[in-house]
Amino acid sequence: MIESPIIELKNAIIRQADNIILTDVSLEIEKGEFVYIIGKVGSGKTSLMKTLYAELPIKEGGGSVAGFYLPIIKTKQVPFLRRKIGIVFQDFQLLTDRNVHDNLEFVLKATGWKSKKEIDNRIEEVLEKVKMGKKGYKMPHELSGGEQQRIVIARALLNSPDIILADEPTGNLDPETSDELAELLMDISKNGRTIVMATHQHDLLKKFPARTLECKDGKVIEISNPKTDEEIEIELD
Ligand SMILES: Nc1ncnc2c1ncn2[C@@H]1O[C@H](COP(=O)(O)OP(=O)(O)OP(=O)(O)O)[C@@H](O)[C@H]1O
Repeated sequence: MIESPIIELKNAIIRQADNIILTDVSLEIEKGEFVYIIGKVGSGKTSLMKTLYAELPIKEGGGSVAGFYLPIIKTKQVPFLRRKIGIVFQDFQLLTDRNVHDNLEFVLKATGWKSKKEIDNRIEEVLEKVKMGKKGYKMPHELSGGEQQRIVIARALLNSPDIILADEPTGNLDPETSDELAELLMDISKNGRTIVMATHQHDLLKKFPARTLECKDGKVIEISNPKTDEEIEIELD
């Protein structure tokens, strides 16, 4: 059976308010792929990601994500699309007034989980997956930045999404912690999840090569697995 791409945009125009940010965006991402999105500040990386989870509408062109056709998606369908997507964005941080376990429980209850035992089991599973199995009782401020991001990734995994969208997940972290997180996301993609990760940290592309798309001059262009600093710099010029 031929599976269609889990993410597909066709000649889409992406706008913020009335401003055109990206035009003629055509891309296909298959199930289980790991894809970087790079580009200068303000080039449209976040706008592209927001389009994929229907935060920004597609009014011109086509596009579908996890079987939802974006140009005609109805407001009431959006939560169903979002259940297929785990979001790791800097403006979706942990709730500071409760511990890690309760942060995760909050999301599960909000998405319809009822059984205390199933909730606790699922929380344990996702914490194990991000190697934070023993940190459920910690308050967010008791964790390092890297540990907090692991919890944010655990939270994104709770409802077993097909896709994870990660916008600058390593933004404020030291290089070693950034590497660990990028590796964790790559591992997660090996289990069949699709990961789209926007990053400024071009050293990650070299250490963990993967398909790379660049937002540049109002377009999204494909860069083929750049591996050396020179290749990355040349392609970014
Ligand atoms: N809510 C908004 N209303 C109007 N314009 C916006 C809005 N959000 C972003 N923009 C503009 O859209 C353009 C692209 O922004 P976007 O955040 O997608 O870029 P980016 O590549 O993610 O940048 P960064 O690397 O800084 O995160 C910028 O020019 C920005 O000023």
